[in-house]
Amino acid sequence: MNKKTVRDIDVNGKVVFCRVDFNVPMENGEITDDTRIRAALPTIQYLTEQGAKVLLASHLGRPKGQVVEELRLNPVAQRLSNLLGKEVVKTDEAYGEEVKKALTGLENGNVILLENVRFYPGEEKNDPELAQKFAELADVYVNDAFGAAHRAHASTEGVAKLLPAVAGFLMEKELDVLGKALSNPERPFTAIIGGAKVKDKIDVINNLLDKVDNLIIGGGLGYTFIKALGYDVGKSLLEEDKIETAKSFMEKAKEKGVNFLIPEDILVADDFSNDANTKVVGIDSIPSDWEGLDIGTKTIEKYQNTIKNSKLVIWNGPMGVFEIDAFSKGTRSIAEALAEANDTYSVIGGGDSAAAVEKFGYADQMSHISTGGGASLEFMEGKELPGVTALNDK
Ligand SMILES: Nc1ncnc2c1ncn2[C@@H]1O[C@H](COP(=O)(O)OP(=O)(O)OP(=O)(O)O)[C@@H](O)[C@H]1O
Ligand SMILES: O=C(O)[C@H](O)COP(=O)(O)O
Repeated sequence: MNKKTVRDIDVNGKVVFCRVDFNVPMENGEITDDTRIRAALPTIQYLTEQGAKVLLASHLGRPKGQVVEELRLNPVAQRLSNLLGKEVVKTDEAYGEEVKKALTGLENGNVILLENVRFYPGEEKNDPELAQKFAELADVYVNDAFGAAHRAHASTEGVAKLLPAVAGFLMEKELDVLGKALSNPERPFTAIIGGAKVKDKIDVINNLLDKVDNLIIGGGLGYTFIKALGYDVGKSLLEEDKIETAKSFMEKAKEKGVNFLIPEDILVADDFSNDANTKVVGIDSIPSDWEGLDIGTKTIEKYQNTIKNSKLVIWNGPMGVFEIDAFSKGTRSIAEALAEANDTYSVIGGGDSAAAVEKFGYADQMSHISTGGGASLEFMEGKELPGVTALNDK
């Protein structure tokens, strides 16, 4: 990596504004997977050992520039404190007098977690005034938020221009591992794209079509493709305004000779719950008042075979609503196939995909579990990551 890292600077006695990605999955105020918090520990521990005063900044969810009580970072501060074995001061703001006051009382080697930076409209707009307010607090900027590096926001990009700016260890590791895997991908190269954020991922598919041999589609975004083939998808997740795009991707895949795999059968349910009635149906027979919540049996088998015959697989987004047992088989089966494919380099991207692999007990058997969802995809597409570009060159 040609960017400076925390090793290249002296932080003793300095205030370090360290952007991390603590955007962790939560249920009823409880953190359900703390992988992203653990992944940032090496940098935080290094900074504290070096005698820095560490100001951690993160987003959580998409509060759209307003305070959303459920998206406060208090549970994260608590978990971080347990993991570090020391108190983490949590402020209710991300800049200003309250933070300055907390800093005054802070000794070298101690940690403050700022409030969710997305509570401020300036964050996502990359407002220079907000970046200035962050910069005022600190002497040095460290970016360890690989998962948010594809966002040009005030805390990921703007502030980096105003302070000496370097990468943390997690950022460095992600860029190294993903860069090595992709600089000369081993083939067959397969991308598996699932999950629910159709709008976010559908464009990524376009770029991946220039790179991969097989493109596997699953999860909630599959229904836009099924609809594009002319089938009814019942109550399943559907992005109406992306149907034409989906069609054009299938055509592009044909032209490029990419094996484009969409589900052949689907597990449908009459309710979004574990007790729902379920059945596996062909994509031409989805009942109008049922919802597709997982891939079907034939699809699982086909996807598993493709994985077994691949040398490099990147996977982003679950195949179904894996959080509910009744709809978890597709996602579990993909994880299992990757775990069993010993000759396949497997890269898992996306908070939920990583959580799924962890939940099913296959985490140790994956080659690399990235803490980035969109970020890992954009990196793999060859796009520039603004949060990385803004850091100081070596
Ligand atoms: N068929 C489906 N219908 C509705 N939701 C689905 C379906 N399949 C998967 N999901 C949901 O998609 C969510 C994950 O989607 P998402 O796009 O956020 O993936 P991800 O791996 O977390 O990537 P990222 O880190 O980029 O957010 C899961 O909560 C899962 O329940
Ligand atoms: O979960 C992620 O992929 C990152 O934390 C970025 O979140 P975002 O997609 O809401 O910007």
